[in-house]
Amino acid sequence: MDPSHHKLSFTVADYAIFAVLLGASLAIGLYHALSGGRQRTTQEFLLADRNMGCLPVSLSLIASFQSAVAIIGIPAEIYTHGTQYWFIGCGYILGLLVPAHVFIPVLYRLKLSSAYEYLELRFSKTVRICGTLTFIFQTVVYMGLCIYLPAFALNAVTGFKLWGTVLVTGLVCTLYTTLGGLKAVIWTDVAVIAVGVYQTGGPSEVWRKVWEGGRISGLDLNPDPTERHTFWTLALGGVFLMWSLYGVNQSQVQRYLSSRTEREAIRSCYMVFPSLQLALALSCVMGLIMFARYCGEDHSDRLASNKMVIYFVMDMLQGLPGLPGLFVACLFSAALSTISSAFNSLATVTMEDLIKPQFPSMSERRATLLSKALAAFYGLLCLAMAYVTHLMGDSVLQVALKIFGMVGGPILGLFCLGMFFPWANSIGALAGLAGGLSLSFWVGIGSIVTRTSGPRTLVSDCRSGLSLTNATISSVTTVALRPSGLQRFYSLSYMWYSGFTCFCVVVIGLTVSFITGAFRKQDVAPGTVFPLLGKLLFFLPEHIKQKLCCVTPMVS
Ligand SMILES: CC(C)(CO)[C@@H](O)C(=O)NCCC(=O)O
Ligand code: NA
Repeated sequence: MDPSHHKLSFTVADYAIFAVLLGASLAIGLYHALSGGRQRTTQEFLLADRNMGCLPVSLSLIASFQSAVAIIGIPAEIYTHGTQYWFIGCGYILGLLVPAHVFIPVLYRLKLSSAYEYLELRFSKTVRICGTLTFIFQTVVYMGLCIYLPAFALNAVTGFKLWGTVLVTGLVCTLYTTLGGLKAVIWTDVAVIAVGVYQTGGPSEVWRKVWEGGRISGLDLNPDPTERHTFWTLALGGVFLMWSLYGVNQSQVQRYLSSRTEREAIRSCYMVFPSLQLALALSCVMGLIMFARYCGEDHSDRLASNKMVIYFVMDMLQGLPGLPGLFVACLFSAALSTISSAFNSLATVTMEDLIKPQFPSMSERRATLLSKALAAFYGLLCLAMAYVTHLMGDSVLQVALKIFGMVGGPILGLFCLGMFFPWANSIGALAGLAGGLSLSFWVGIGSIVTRTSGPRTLVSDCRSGLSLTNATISSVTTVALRPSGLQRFYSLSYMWYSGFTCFCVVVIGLTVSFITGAFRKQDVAPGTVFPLLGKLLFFLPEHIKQKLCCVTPMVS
């Protein structure tokens, strides 16, 4: 029998475990919603209760951007293209150090209630509203992907109707408010890896197959920014991606602000590092073992439809009733923790940045009612987005990274412009944001239309793997060898989207600020500028630094 036509199925034990875990999540969510949820979106919750320790904060920081997308997407990426993606782990270093020592001190000391309040303090109300709307757009599109993927997995293994499951996921998510399942993810991953290694014939056999199959990537130092994944795109481009996610994204900033002290907030950011590395390493190893286990078999149809990892897990765990159910429950809980923090931040920014400034005297009861209506509204909006991402049909990891870069990059640029350049003014910020968003949509939509950085499907054949990989690469490079002008612009690696658009926002913002009459130092609200230039130009005499407006005291 052709092994690639195994039937995926749940046993009774799987259904039971899945139901119990989802039920427990739901119960915890309901409990929190009924007992303490009323304060959740109000000013009091964020300002008076700044009382969180660093362990729960760091756990929820990790959970925010680890969803089913990472669990399913990263092993599939390694299986197809080799271990190059692992180098994004190098980007985690600066990607977390700078948020910890630059973004957190500025934002924490200003005693904000949302990240976008910063934009009003530094620039103006209009910049704040534009920043908030951009964030809402990013989050709603990303949520579409997060809701869709676990439902898609459950559909693949149980045959439950896809859109019914998407709907149920969406509904459960609006109730579920705690993170869960991180430990369970790790343990099921370990089980999958152990069975996979055993079935392939031991670690040395796994190594031989992935080596001969060309899946152990060397350090690719090609400086070409249109190469999808190289050391530079991942380790440097990844830094900007991390800044936009861990430095200025509302989900994370909300957690930093809820910390007891600034030190605790910084410590929790540090604690994210080893966990992210562990998650990345586990996913990479899983991708390699998946390759070794299936080399010689053609799974390209499954790969193209994002089903490969689910199939692999089910295949490895089928003799262990209950574990497949646990894995799918993990996918759900990983997604739910992401979705709940996104919904929470959507509700917060809508109340704090859009509604309350317009209606400052709204009663608490009214505000609570309104935030519930908002949750329902966003729930429906995200379901609609689930349909859009379903239509994109790309690798899910790629879709997520593109969204983070295209929309998160300009927001990061706005914060960098305000924090590092005292001369930037409000008109410059608006022009920069508009310019950055236009450029990122231009390159993003251009790349989707011309399909330059789309997935290249490889056949997993361990013997001819190397030559196949080379053949595919050379055929791709002949197509993309001399892309002229715009074509070359469209084929910019999506790993550079964050850095590129952030840079554009800063350049456009500064240019327009200088044309329209830059802010003078005394116009800038105290504590909103990080004295970066002062620190970088430490060798200049004090009075020149003063003249350059580099020294703006931070609030202590
Ligand atoms: C965002 C990073 C790079 C780091 O947190 C990684 O976790 C990732 O690729 N996440 C994909 C998005 C998701 O899991 O929803
Ligand atoms: Na998550």
